Amino acid sequence: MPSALTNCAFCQARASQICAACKSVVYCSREHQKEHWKKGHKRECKCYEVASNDMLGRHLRATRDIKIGEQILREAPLVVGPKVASAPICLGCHRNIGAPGKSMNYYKCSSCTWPLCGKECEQSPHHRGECQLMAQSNFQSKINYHPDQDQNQERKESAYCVIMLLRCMLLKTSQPEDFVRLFSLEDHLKERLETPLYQVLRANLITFIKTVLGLREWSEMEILRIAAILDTNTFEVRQPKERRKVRALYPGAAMISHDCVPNMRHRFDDNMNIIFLAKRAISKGEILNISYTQPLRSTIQRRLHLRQAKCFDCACQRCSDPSELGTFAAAQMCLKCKAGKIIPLNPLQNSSPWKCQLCNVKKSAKEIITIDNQLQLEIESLDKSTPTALEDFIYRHRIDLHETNTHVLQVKYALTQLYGNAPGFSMDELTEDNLKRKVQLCEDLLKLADIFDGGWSIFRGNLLIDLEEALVAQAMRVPEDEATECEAILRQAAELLTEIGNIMKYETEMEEVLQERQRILDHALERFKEVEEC
Ligand SMILES: C[S@@+](CC[C@H](N)C(=O)[O-])C[C@H]1O[C@@H](n2cnc3c(N)ncnc32)[C@H](O)[C@@H]1O
Repeated sequence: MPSALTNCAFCQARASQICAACKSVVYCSREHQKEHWKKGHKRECKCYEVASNDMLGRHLRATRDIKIGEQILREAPLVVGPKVASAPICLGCHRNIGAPGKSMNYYKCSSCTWPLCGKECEQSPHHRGECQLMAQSNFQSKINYHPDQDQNQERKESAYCVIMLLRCMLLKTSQPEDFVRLFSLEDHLKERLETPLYQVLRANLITFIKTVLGLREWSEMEILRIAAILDTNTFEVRQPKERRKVRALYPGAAMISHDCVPNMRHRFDDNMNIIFLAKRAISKGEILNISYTQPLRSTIQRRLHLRQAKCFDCACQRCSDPSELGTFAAAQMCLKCKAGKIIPLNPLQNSSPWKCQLCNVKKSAKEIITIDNQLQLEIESLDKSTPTALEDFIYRHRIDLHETNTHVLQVKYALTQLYGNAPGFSMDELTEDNLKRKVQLCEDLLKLADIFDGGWSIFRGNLLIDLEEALVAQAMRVPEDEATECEAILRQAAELLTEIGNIMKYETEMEEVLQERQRILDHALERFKEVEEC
């Protein structure tokens, strides 16, 4: 037995009482367990273990009951780097070099010529290893960025695909234990090799790494395996304020499985540490999961995305239910009986026929996917600068799409963002009807969020902020002689703000927004008191 499991973690005396939560430390007494908890075990004590089963492979499972909002796992990235195709970014600090509105700090590394934002980033530990490799082989980066001429700030460069791969390969000598951990992650290489992307990688990347950079000791399959590990396990890190959009590998977090109705959410702190929170109370023994996809996509769309990106067929409760947990999010209305919804006979089989619940109308999965794709294109082409075209979409499809179809939901979500924010539709400018519409849309979407992304999810939090804002605006418009109605609305808004505060507790960038919402609510409450006293 390792000494950690024979000696008290607080006083080192022989001990036998194991920490029931993490099972990784023992104590000689209850008192020393309490002292150790205060001294720091509280932060280290894991409330999960790595388990494995045939369907999910390795995954994390709760070893004790976990409270809503509890921080479950925090991990520093092992490797950070550009996405496979990335806008020009600095290889030292990973900031976007050409972000609009910022002074352009475009600089070419004096050793390897890859873009950086300044001389100081030449010394970044992220960049040093690859820089040496490129410089030794006299490779010159072809990425040329002209901030004054380059209008397309989001221009993607595929040359970046090699960087993250090299950073992983360099770990083999610089951090061999971490490399072993990385190389033990899931890859799905066999399936990925069949895809056009991997055929291109095979043709271009391997020659570059082995011939141009001279890393001949690596086999083709080892290099492709790392690419496949990255595709299966990295997280996208978005830090808009820092102008960063990169990918990062966290070997611990890479054990977390997917569910279309997940019980955790994640965020990143300023140092790109990943932090997982319980979105709802989780019972001991439950599998810990996040969503690798979008809640407002239908089952077919989510499952196709998961198959292509992560090489598995999701069979979670939402995917297995033809009605998607009673929401009928993927269903289309039957135009023959005009009452039934057309749903898949077997949602876990992508080619399964679809059938009306009430009559004998049938459609093939291919027809359903074609209609889905057409609707998606239609939504993409809509003018989203004002609500008009989006409202028109909902009106035009009121017969063929029911109100909780995912396409309608996407449009409704876009509308909640326009009412109250778009030019000509600011909160003060909204008509009574538009304000009511905003409240209605938020309430409709919240009902769905409760099913697909419930508890303390960011999606719910954002919708609650929109609803609270609209309610306060409504309360401010209530005539002074209807104080009771005003009070009821403000009380509801205050309750929402408390819940929003809980959900957004760790989202530091939301602090100012929430303070402002509290200030406006307090002002509205004061107005209400004054009216009441009159
Ligand atoms: C980030 S890894 C998770 C750890 C992985 N299970 C392992 O054993 O290394 C993602 C992979 O886990 C598996 N996986 C995750 N969630 C799953 C799910 N809901 N159903 C089936 N497989 C899943 C898939 O193979 C997926 O490509």
